[in-house]
Amino acid sequence: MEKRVAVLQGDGIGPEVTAAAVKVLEVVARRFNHIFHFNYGSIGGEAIDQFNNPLPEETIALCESSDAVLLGAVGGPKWDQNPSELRPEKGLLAIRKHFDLFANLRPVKAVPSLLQASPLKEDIVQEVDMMIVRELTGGIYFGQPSRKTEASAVDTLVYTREEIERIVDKAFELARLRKGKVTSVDKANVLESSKLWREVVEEKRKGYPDIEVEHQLVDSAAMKLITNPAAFDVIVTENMFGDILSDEASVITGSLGLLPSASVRSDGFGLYEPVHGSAPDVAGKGLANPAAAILSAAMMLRYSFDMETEAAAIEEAVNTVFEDGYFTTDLAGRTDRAHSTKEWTDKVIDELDLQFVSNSIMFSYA
Ligand SMILES: NC(=O)c1ccc[n+]([C@@H]2O[C@H](COP(=O)([O-])OP(=O)(O)OC[C@H]3O[C@@H](n4cnc5c(N)ncnc54)[C@H](O)[C@@H]3O)[C@@H](O)[C@H]2O)c1
Ligand SMILES: CC(C)[C@H](C(=O)O)[C@@H](O)C(=O)O
Ligand SMILES: [Mg+2]
Repeated sequence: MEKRVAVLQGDGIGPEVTAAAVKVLEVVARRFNHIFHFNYGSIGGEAIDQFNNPLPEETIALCESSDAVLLGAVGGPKWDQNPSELRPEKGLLAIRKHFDLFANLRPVKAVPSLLQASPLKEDIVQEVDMMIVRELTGGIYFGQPSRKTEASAVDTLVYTREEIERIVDKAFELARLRKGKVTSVDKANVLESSKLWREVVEEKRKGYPDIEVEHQLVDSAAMKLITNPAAFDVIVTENMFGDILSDEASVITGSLGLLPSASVRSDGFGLYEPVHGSAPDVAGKGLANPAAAILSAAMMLRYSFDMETEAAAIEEAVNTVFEDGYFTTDLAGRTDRAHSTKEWTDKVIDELDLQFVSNSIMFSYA
């Protein structure tokens, strides 16, 4: 297959981790006889520096002419004092909104060889396998009015029934392919938007009688995510709760540098981005863990290109590299055992090559 991938590296560790993901995708293309065209565009702080715009028209046009988008991360101290419209994060929000990428899928799965990297006890972590389904184009991130004066500031949390319906449907559909349970997280004891959210979940569940449904208030959900994370299958929640809970959930696996995500709509087009940010504290030092970006690339193959075998090959290679004891600093601690971003990526590539060799041997014996 021939596919066009827009690569938006962004800021901080964005260029380092997307370079790793592109390298891995190039190996997959070679091994599985695909052609991936990588075309680069600007977003975030570097786009502000070049174009005075965190999401230039050229970038939108590039993404529109692509089959999927691979994104690194945006933001950094250099732009923190900018006015709202000239913040790197505005570019990220704008691209999600422009392409109507309403469903952000954030899988959180324990890696057997990394159980010790979690601050939680092994028996709490080992069975964890959940999918956080975060609504991504509505809620308090986008509601109007949103403004600040010296004396006061306002943000608006608004959801339409339709916006809730489509994300809840997405969660139910995903639960059918998984363990068959949906936990809807809200703050229905206080917020009107959450009351509507809960009503919609109650209506929608009638169409999915095979799925177990529970409602959980966000404060206690945050607690249960740590005390009994294995009890969750699919979590569906609004934009800001999903943002916060997914960073919290990364602690279960051992590092934020492990969590990939897919931001998708209904037609297969998607933007694939690690859950983490631009990590200015480690940028440019070869310390970034590229796993989240590489696993986001695997999600791109699965969800946008329908390449399940290729996606699984990447995931298997990543797991094997961990099993073989290769870690980046965030997982290994600042010790001599830690590998740089490039060394670790090269291990994943070696592993993909090995998989291919052993598969060819198997085929030639068959
Ligand atoms: N999707 C995005 O582009 C995105 C997401 C979150 C934050 N941000 C932006 O990133 C900037 C920094 O935000 P922050 O520090 O709160 O969050 P962050 O996710 O960038 O970093 C949090 C901590 O995790 C570490 N970390 C994150 N990813 C890592 C990786 N792959 N390998 C090793 N360590 C990693 C960092 O070093 C840091 O200590 C801000 O400007 C923020 O707005 C962007
Ligand atoms: C950078 C920021 C706008 C973004 C968000 O809040 O959505 C990030 O935290 C994320 O999780 O993708
Ligand atoms: Mg976040």
